[in-house]
Amino acid sequence: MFLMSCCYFFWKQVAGEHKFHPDCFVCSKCQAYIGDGDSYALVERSKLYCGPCYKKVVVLQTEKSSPKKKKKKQAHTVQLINIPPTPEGQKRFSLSLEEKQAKESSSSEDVPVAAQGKSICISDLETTPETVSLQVGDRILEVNGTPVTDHNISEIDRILSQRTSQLRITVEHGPSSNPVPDVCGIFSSRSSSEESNSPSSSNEPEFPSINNNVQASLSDCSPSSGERGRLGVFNYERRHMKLDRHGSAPKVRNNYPVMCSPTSPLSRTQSYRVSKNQRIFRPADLIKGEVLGQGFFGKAVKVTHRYTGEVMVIKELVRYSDSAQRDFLKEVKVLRSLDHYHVLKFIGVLYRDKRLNLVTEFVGGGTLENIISDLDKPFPWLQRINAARDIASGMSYLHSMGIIHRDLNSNNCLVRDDGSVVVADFGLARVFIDENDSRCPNSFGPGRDKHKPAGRKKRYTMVGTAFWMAPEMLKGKDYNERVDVFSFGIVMCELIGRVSACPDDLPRSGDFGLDEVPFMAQCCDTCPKTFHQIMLMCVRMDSDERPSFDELDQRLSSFSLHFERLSPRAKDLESYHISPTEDPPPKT
Ligand SMILES: Nc1ncnc2c1ncn2[C@@H]1O[C@H](COP(=O)(O)OP(=O)(O)OP(=O)(O)O)[C@@H](O)[C@H]1O
Repeated sequence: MFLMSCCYFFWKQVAGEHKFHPDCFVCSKCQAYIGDGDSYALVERSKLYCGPCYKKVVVLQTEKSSPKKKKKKQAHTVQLINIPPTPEGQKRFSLSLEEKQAKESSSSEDVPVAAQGKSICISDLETTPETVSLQVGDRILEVNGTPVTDHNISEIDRILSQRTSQLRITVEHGPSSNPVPDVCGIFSSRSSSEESNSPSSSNEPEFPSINNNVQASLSDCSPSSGERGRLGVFNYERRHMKLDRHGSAPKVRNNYPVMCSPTSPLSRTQSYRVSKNQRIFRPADLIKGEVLGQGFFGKAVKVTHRYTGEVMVIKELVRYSDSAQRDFLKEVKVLRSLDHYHVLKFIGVLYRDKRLNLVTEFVGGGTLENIISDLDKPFPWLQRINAARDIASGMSYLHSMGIIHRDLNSNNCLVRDDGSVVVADFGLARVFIDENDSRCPNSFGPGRDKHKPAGRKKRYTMVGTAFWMAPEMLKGKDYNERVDVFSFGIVMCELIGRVSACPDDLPRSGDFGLDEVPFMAQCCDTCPKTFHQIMLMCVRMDSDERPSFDELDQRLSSFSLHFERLSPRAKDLESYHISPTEDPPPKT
């Protein structure tokens, strides 16, 4: 009873035999989410319309284009039709059993239709405004959300005769024997505009002005122009990209509807498996709590499940634009496929006012940036090393899944109450699988070889938060997943120096790298040597020389163990603010 009242459903929307992720159950015309019980039509197994758009786009257009010849060739359509009750409770159509395939089978009115290899079809129809979408010959798939296959024709006839309440019937018109194609957005092909390797064929001019600004600032601020020049790069960007001190607003977002590579080897069944834990919540299930924070496009709100008491977070869009909507959907799609302790856990989705909201785990300890900047609270080295290790572990998993985060920063790393850190915010993430790249095997998932070299660099869009962006991305060059390693290096700098990533606090070079000498002098006096050496590897200008996250995870894990076991001396030194010039000596 308790469980029943929790009232959530598992992950999918079904149109006939076609299964969709709930967030893909969107009208291709008006982009509205089609909720449970809303009328819809799936035309030729690929184009999904809400009821009103189907009428406008398909029915009226067909009538306009061929008013005389009523129907030439019937398009395959699966349609959910809501038929209002009739005052007199009259039935407007009658049913018959028809062979599904041309084969002999015994027929009995009392045997379920599936057992007979037959389907229930409309054999006679009185056309009224309510039944205008029905045709003689339509196969009935569901009545009031229940598949007809397990019932016999007289049961279905009885339900359809009860016309004093609204009827919801799902019907199929047109040929039924075609194979079921992949209809869900996550598997559909997409424009390859973002992936071109050749600059000339690239469709990049998404942010020409920003790219130009960066180029201009580069020429203004040669490395030799010293301190003024170094800050000039970022001041320039701050003016033009509206950077704030915390780098929270200056997101650069692309406009491409990207998620899966067209070559993605995911099969529908795989996707169902990874998605089966997606829950769909109703607004009434969740009690809203405090607003945890608001980014440029989205707002995160703490919620409690009315019946289970689970505390979760809903993320909703506050600014609507096509690209924000696409980024948001992408975040849902990316998160849904992930499962790792150091990656924000996706729980499900919530529909409200035809809009999709993301439901995730609640991470109680705030952002890593909050902890770094709260100088009143101690932040022991072991905790900082473990924070870096956790991020490297989550990022190693993401890269093994073929995902570049592209917006890794200390605001997007959340800290649990037990001090562990999770990587969040996948609105700008993208998939970098490439089947033509021999170093990048055509497998998408945990089986991928984590030890392989970096993926081939490609001309992607410049996105992310500027202070953490890799130099190659800021310069508009081709890049690969190692841009995330540079961002991680900047997060390590923040951890080491307990400084913000703003160039006023974190010395940067004119070519968007780290200005190592002043940074080491200002910020590294008590830092364990191994820790800052790892950081230096991450911020190398040449992305090929940066380590992979897998390597970073291993190094940081063993360094954390080493530090924990052998560091009483280091801990003592730290409490007296004396620099442990070397890492703790190995135990003998
Ligand atoms: N799952 C969560 N648990 C706890 N706090 C969260 C969670 N998700 C987000 N927050 C808090 O809400 C704030 C806003 O998050 P949100 O993801 O909406 O925006 P953002 O990442 O800051 O910016 P943008 O939407 O522009 O990427 C975060 O900085 C964080 O403090």
